[in-house]
Amino acid sequence: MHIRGVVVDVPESKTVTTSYGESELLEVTVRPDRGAGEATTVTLWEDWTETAEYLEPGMELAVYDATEREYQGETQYTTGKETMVVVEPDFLVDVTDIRSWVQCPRLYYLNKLDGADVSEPLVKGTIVHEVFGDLLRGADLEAAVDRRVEESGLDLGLLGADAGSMRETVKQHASAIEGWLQQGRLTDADNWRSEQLLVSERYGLKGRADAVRRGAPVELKTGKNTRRDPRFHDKVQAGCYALLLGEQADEGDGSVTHSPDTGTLLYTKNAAVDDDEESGDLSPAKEFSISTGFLQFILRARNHLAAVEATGDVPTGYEADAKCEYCFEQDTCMAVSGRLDQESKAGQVGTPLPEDERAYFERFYRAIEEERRAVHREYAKLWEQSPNERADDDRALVDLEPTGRRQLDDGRWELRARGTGAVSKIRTGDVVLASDGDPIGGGAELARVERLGSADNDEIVVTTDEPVDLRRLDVYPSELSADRLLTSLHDALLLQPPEWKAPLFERRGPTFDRPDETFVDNNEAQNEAVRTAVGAEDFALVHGPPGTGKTYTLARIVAELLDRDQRVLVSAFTNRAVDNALEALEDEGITDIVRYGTESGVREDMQAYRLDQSGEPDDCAGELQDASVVAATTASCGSRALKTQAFDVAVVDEAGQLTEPGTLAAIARADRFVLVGDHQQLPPVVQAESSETQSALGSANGGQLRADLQESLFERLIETYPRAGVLLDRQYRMSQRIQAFASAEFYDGQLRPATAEVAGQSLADLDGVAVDSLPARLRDAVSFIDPGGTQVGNTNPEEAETVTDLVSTYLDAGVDPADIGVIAPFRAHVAEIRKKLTDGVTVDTVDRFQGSSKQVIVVSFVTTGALDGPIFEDYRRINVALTRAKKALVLVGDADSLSQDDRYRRMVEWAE
Ligand SMILES: Nc1ncnc2c1ncn2[C@@H]1O[C@H](COP(=O)(O)OP(=O)(O)OP(=O)(O)O)[C@@H](O)[C@H]1O
Repeated sequence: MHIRGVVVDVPESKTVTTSYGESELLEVTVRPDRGAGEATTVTLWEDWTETAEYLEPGMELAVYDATEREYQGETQYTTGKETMVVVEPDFLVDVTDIRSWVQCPRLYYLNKLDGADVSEPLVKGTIVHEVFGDLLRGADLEAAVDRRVEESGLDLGLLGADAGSMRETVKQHASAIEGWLQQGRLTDADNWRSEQLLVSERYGLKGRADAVRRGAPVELKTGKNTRRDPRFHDKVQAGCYALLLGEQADEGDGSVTHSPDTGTLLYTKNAAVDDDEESGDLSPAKEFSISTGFLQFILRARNHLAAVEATGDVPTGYEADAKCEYCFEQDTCMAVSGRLDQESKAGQVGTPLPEDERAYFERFYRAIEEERRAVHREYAKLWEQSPNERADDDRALVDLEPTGRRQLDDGRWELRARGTGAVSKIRTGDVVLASDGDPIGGGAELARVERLGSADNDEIVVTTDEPVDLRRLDVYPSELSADRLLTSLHDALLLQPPEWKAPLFERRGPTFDRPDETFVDNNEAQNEAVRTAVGAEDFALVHGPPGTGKTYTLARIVAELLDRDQRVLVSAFTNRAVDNALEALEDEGITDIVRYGTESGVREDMQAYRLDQSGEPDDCAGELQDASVVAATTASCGSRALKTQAFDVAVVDEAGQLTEPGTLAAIARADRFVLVGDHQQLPPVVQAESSETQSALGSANGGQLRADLQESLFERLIETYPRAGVLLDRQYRMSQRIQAFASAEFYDGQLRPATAEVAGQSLADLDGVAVDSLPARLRDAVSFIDPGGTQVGNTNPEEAETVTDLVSTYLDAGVDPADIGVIAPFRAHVAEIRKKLTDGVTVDTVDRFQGSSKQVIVVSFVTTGALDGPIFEDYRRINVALTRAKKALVLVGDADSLSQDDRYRRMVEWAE
């Protein structure tokens, strides 16, 4: 019997005398159905009473395989021998986190804060793991080692390590693996598979097992262990995978008995130990048996961790029996607790940060953790939503039909399937979950999207480690971004000197020493922006409304900084924005650039600048270290490699779209910074939803946490220090008529066309366009059309029809398809319009249109009735939608609905 509910009451545990002697018990009251059901009692016995130390009302509790009994008319539950108790099952704890938690809860916390630096053991460990996977897939040892060491060129170079000796070391480790594999164990019956991604709905766990043999976990460790038994925390890790594998093997009775009862640890360094010098058990493989009691112990550790995360408490180290004197993180631990004034078993050193900085740290720490919870909720949707609901939510491509597969030279697999033409959030280059239709219970693999179906070729191609029947692709919720944000917060607050932080914490204003030079001679505001940026001793802010030459100004700034021998980091939230900035740098004649990013992330014409991370270590590292301009997304700025780099100035584009910690990722790498952006356009994307969907405990200030992330650092600084900002007030994009509304509503009437040509442009200026052939209402630069349709779900068929007719009218008049763009609020509506249109016309949501422009833009509002679509959530979306057109803008929507809101009423009046 299983029960799950919200905890209402947690009394003290008590001791009772039973026929077996004295026992401890804890009677917890829970309400099933997420708190809506009748209160009932769950009695936890013996070791499970430990739960009382961290369980709090409001948390969720799930109890599997409990005994059910009737007591005075009430159904009660008690734990039995095989019962598993889970606290906060929706919080998906990572297996490696449980491993460090068991070593020391504070180690877990510190790992979260400062991420992993490039270090020899880490790089070696990664390579050996990759080679292990290769060997399991049947690769040749020498070839696999050579290839994997080559691929780690950059990391090795940054360490100053030599490829030859790394190859030798890895070969020793790999021979241990191969030797073990060859001991007659690699038979078909072994049923091996490498790297398996496992997610548990039942236990709130996730992780990637190094390998699975006959359904049991095999973990690889690159250290040595000359004892007969595996290390305790290594067993814990393998035990976690046993729990996960048990759930996968289970056909639905929810019992822990399906978990494998053995695990194997492979200590590959044992093979390199000289047996003349060391005694003990030098065999690399150590098997151990996994009892139900051990799995229950693991789950209690997991529960403790999840509970601490739910309350937002910081671990002290006292939660487990950590021994600080042997810990290699002791110094870091004491320094962090000293600076943040945290309780720590190891003690504190140093002076605490000023109170406001500590408060800031805590506020954003919590906000980032709330983002992590939002990622966990995305995972939960993998099992809570049906395939069609996932597809409707744009989070999955379903009903794919497998068309073929082949093994690639490196042992990985290429899988192909025919798509249905549906659209989703999935893009080429993304890492997704490929499955046979059931990403949790069925066969699933992490896959990389190589090609997505298009109008003329609907074949989808992905690559994976192991083959799977390709019937469904799901967006893979990744915690990487939350991890990177925490690291940025740590790096900026704990590693930067007080002077650097002073203006950020409003202890003093930023200072400037503006050069008395002219940098741009035809645009006063741009010139002022370059002077301010070049003369900034702390930071400068360039506020650029649509089309005002933000990117051009950014490039001028970088050029002048380079002239002053400054090393510059160029960054932005998206790869697209980074590549746009690079294009502008090229126009300024700057080519000494290193673009840091993945092959699929970087635009085709910028590949030449891309840093090849594989190759001779010194060459790879030298290329990065010698570059005077390094360009990367803000997420990559927190990567291991870029964390080793220091810059004079960080220049960040589209800074209005970055959360505060997201901006810190780039600026923490530099002495000074320049933010370029527009806080009247799209705000940062925050995943955490409004308070009602947040965890019971986090919800009290959930809305505030979301608001903290939604205000960009750019916006906060420009409001605090208006004089550090320069408004670019002349725009080079829109005709006078088109820009009027945005200027009045969003820029205080300050926006002006840069030249008379810009102001007076019209469709007649385009070659081959016969304006006379357009109907009268489309001859004006701005028009409004009410098609009189009705919204059905997330689309409006009549409106879609009107939009396609409009596009045809422009095409018939001679407008090039590439010059036309259609903006719609919902992906379903976008898909509906795309189906009807010829290729070449861009149809997309507002968010994807930010930063681009077209000669003709049609905006379709879809809504009839209440104004509750995403486009109406924030006026800034409308600002973006209305400022993409250069020569003609057509608004299509229901005038009555739009007029419910004053601002949209003014918009309709302006357009009509
Ligand atoms: N000082 C200038 N003199 C001449 N042309 C300019 C100047 N500044 C910008 N431009 C031109 O104006 C156009 C818009 O510039 P840019 O792409 O830099 O704008 P943006 O503000 O980055 O646009 P968005 O709002 O889309 O981000 C470009 O074609 C650019 O070459």
